[in-house]
Amino acid sequence: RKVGVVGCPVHHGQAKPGTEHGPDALREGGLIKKLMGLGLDVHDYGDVGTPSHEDDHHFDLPVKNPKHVATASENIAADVYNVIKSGRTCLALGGDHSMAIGSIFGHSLAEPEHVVVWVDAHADINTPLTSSSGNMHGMPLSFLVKELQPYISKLPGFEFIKPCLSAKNIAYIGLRDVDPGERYIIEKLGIQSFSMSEVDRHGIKDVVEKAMHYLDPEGVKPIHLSFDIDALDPSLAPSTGTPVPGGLSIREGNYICEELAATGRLTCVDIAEVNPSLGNERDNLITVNSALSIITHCFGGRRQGTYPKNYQIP
Ligand SMILES: N[C@@H](CC/C=C/[B-](O)(O)O)C(=O)O
Ligand SMILES: [Mn+2]
Ligand SMILES: [Mn+2]
Ligand SMILES: [Mn+2]
Repeated sequence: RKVGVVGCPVHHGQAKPGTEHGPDALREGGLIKKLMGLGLDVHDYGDVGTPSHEDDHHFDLPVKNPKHVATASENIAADVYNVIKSGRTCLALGGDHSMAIGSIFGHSLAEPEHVVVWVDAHADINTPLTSSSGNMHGMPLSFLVKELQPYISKLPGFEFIKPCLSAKNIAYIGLRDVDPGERYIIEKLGIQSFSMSEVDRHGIKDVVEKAMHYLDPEGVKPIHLSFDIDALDPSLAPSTGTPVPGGLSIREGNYICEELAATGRLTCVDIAEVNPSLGNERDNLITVNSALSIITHCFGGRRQGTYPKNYQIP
């Protein structure tokens, strides 16, 4: 198995500086060694370019830093596309969740049929006009979903994006802080969503089974997992910008990843919203270790244990 790591050090999708240090925090936490320890062929492509813009004002919309987000997204899309085209599974390291605009678009250029499992406390599907914050990390899906395009204001710099998802290609797991406009959109578009209520009601096994049966009943489609670290309970991921109590346990997080990895069709993984500037030393260690656990279980790590190919008892 071949993995291509792409750093997406973006922070302009939200207001708390520090997510640009997310990729390096994960690397310094031992990411590459851990992946190689799973017997993977790992190539780290480094970080995408995140050009700054002096004149990045709100235009006539309450959207913050659209130029920063657009140029970073275009660069992310190009790198993710290249990694997947080279036959590697892409691991995109955030960076705030606006990174998913580029990672999902780039993935769809390489694999138009892919589905999206969005694991997050938040729905991240506000349009520029339903958003009350103007933060683009709360909007990525709205730029990608075909059914929402009549409601998306044309923003300069985003011309490169062709909406590439239908509502039926998306399933949420972990929602517990959804804005009114987002809830309306989820119901109107019929997006499959398993909030923490469904996780509590059915258990994580049924939720993953239902999500995958809904997205891909034949079990043939490439999978994009967009994992916002704030999907986990804040006790497991304190260093993140929008923590919400009552989140997934690390067991539930690991289970989702083990099950998606077991399909053999996991083609792109985002890990978003790690912000080492928000926590103390201990918080950051806890958060990075949770993120590394999520990642390793996406790439073959299993709690039951693993052993190298052609292992022999010495
Ligand atoms: N729905 C809120 C919160 C957005 C949260 C984004 B996150 O999931 O990427 O952390 C907003 O639109 O500002
Ligand atoms: Mn900046
Ligand atoms: Mn998110
Ligand atoms: Mn979130």
